[in-house]
Amino acid sequence: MQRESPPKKRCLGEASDIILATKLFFRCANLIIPWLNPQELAVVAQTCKTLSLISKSITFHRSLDAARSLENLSIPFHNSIDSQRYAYFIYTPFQIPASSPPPRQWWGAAANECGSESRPCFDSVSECGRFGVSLVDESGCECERCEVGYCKCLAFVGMEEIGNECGSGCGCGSDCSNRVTQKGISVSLKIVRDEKKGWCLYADQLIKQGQFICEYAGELLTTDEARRRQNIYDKLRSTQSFASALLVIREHLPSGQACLRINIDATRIGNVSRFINHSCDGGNLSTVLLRSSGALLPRLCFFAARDIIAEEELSFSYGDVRVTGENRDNKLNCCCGSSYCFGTLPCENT
Ligand SMILES: C[S@@+](CC[C@H](N)C(=O)[O-])C[C@H]1O[C@@H](n2cnc3c(N)ncnc32)[C@H](O)[C@@H]1O
Repeated sequence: MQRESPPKKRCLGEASDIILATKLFFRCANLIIPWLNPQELAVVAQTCKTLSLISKSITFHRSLDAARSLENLSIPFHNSIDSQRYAYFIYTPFQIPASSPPPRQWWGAAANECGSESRPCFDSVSECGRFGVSLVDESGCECERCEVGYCKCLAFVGMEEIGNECGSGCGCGSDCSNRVTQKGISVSLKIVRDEKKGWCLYADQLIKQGQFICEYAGELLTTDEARRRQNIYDKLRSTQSFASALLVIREHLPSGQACLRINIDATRIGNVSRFINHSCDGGNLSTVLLRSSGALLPRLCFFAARDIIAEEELSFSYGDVRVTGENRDNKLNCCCGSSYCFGTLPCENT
């Protein structure tokens, strides 16, 4: 009888084991590290040289696209004044319901394609940002061809100042020309750091008057929650440099009475419109409230108010109310640079 030779003992130090272990280490690191926020990333980077290198690479990739491949074009950060490479927030291309605590989002590794092996695609904001709000109503049209910016079937009595787009309630398809703002950002933009204003959104190409730029996407809040968050943001701002992006939109009836109030907070979850700064002369953007059929709430959309050249900062007016009396400590200096500059930023009286 032939004796079987005992299996050869494998030594852990063998080159193939080391290669395998290294590959596994990199794979795990690449799966986990893109989910970390900057503070966590900084802690991980201090643990060893390899993780420090991976963290640097993540930081580099984050600075290349604030939109995490969720828009048609990359929107990079540019900073030539200090060491901050990017601003951290969760990206959503659309309005979403308030989220507590904010979800995590995969951001910053090279294979950034949604649905790739390292980045599974789930239908939620924490993954691919596809979670839009569409509180459904019954309206819609049966048109097959609609006019750009307005479909005659979608007029709301008493709210004629709100623009209308076709939507899920309509008979026309997604290629309908009356869905200009539903196809994502299609102009080249970049986010540039300024010493006084922080991050600013810039045009990176010529944008023609009337072209759609982006919508103000963020968390939709109740008025109570908006007031609670505004208090927190005011306190944070008094102790550290902190930029909030909570916008309150009031739509008025012809009588002057407010009839609709929408609170959108893009501070923790939002899109690139959270980087649009205020200008006292009204800036170069016009804002339009747009309702698409099938969605109960309108969306605030930005269009070019005139031709905007590449390298021009995008701005709009945050409002007319300025801090007075006992709240003066809370005022923020305005650095818009326009000849009409009021000296302080408008405030939101939530
Ligand atoms: C919606 S954020 C705009 C992006 C912001 N610059 C950032 O770094 O994230 C609003 C904040 O930007 C700053 N900001 C906006 N417009 C400004 C202006 N004209 N002058 C100075 N700071 C401005 C203020 O800190 C304000 O609270």
